[in-house]
Amino acid sequence: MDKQSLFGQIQKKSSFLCVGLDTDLSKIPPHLLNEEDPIFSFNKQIIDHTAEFAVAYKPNIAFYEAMGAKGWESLQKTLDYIPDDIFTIADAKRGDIGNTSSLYAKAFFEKMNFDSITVAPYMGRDSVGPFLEFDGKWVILLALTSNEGSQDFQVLNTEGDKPLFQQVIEKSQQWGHEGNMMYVVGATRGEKIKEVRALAPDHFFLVPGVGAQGGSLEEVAKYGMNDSCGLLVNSSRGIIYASSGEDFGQRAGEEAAKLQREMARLLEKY
Ligand SMILES: O=c1ccn([C@@H]2O[C@H](COP(=O)(O)O)[C@@H](O)[C@H]2O)c(=O)[nH]1
Repeated sequence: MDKQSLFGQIQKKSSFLCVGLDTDLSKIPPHLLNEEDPIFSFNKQIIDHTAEFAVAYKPNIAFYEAMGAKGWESLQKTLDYIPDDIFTIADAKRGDIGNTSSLYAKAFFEKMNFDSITVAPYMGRDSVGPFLEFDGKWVILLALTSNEGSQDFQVLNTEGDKPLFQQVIEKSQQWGHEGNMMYVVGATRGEKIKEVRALAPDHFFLVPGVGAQGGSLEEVAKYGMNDSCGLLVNSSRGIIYASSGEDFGQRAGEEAAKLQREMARLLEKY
């Protein structure tokens, strides 16, 4: 999906919501455990109830890998079930020496057909480059993450007194562009989003950290929105585990609708 089509979906749905499919067998409603593929049954209902409010889905690959071969099967079924006009993100946080990165890219882009993948920038240009060789696919590079540990390295000053996240954003713009690269910026970083936006005015940001991690959607929009919206805001647990009862799909839909209404207001405001 290209940038214009993504923005088109955002306008059509008045939403920049990404629903995180962090599907954990120990958290899904017990009545699903008797089904043949409980993970897929759960995801299917979540997608059925949230698709009208979402412009992206982000399965976190760890939750599927942890289930072995069966988990990969559930993941593929989930991906195939997501409507074609909704952007898909493999939250895999990959990156390795070039020939290995090429195979990660092949796995997620060719075999599985995700639109995008999250990539860790730590190993540099030749670890990111192979993901950028796939037409129509996106790299979502970790820049300033939502977790506490983001303070350990990402904000430390490097050459020219620039924090590491700034180096990542500046340097990576020599490798990719606003049509094939996004950045992960945590919602928990508040005003920092303004700094990141100044470094990448036209890029999309994937913003995790609202909902369970307590980030402010209003601040994200205030500091991060650009002319093409420029934001995909993710919520995983806050939506998919809104209920552990038989009404989980419906409750997830209600939480997604609540966020979408707020996003529609923010799209008007900023
Ligand atoms: O900086 C980051 C990068 C990725 N994540 C991922 O996003 C979701 C957040 O889940 P919630 O339940 O909405 O907190 C999860 O998959 C993380 O691995 C992030 O949180 N922060």
